[in-house]
Amino acid sequence: MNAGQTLAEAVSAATAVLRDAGVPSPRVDAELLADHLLNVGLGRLRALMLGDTPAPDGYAELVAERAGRVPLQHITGVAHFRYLELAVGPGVFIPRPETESVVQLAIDHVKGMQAPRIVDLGTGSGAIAGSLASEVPDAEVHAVEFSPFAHAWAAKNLVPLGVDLVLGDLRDAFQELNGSVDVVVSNPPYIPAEAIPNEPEVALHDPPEALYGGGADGMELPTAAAKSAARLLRPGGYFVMEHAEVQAGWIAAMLARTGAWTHITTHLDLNGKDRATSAVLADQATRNERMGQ
Ligand SMILES: C[S@@+](CC[C@H](N)C(=O)[O-])C[C@H]1O[C@@H](n2cnc3c(N)ncnc32)[C@H](O)[C@@H]1O
Repeated sequence: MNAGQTLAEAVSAATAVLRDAGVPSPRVDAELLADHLLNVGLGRLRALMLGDTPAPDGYAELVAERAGRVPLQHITGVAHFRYLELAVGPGVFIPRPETESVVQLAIDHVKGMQAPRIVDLGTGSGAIAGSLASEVPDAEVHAVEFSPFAHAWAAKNLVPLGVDLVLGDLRDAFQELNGSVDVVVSNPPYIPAEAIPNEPEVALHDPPEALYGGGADGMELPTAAAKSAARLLRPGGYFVMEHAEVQAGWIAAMLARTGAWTHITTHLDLNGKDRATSAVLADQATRNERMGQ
């Protein structure tokens, strides 16, 4: 990338730099960084590349940052999730495409419900809670986040959408809602302690408290989220949680062991992997019967 290059030349050179740095989608990232400076949209950007539009000032600096494996979303300051453009940056987990399918399960479940009450445990940037607040008419959405840094990003994204956001622990949040919630959704930290992610964007830039679920198998926080869901939901209420593929069997068994759940179902993500589990809270009589009371 040199001064005086056209946009097309600069984007080609940037693609090569990012490819050499091991960035997984070098061409798209090179285009998105250029669009971050020009703000014309990818369609128009590609049209401009057919002419002799000059490369924008500051492009080389952004490409160098990305080549250092700083996440694209930290450079542009936004993450796209379903219909939302979320403010993100250091200190908050970048929402992932697979979580969009988890949100869809919750949306499908509340179809036709009047003003469903929904709780998101471990909201991070607010991706799940924000999507539900904006896509489900009349939903009453509550979200909890433990990290003050992530909470600050969530506040930017969720307060304008009318979500009730609290700084707290998913283990004991929202006591005032106990037994009254229609849907609990969670994408808790679930990575096993020893499984350090390979990608530098994740290992160096996603906050550790968003990744590691606790315990050698990463199951402590998923188990705590399920326990809170059983506390918060009304009988017949719906719980859906994202997890690692390897945890699908453990999570189904953990839910079954409590005797609190029916309709325990594992769901595939877009890549055909077992990445979410849902369950319905049994009524009290069924729970008593199962627990031998
Ligand atoms: C995997 S991230 C998911 C964030 C967001 N829900 C999403 O899907 O993009 C898990 C989030 O849970 C938060 N967290 C970790 N432990 C928590 C706890 N005990 N109570 C509440 N939130 C917690 C982390 O800070 C992080 O923001």
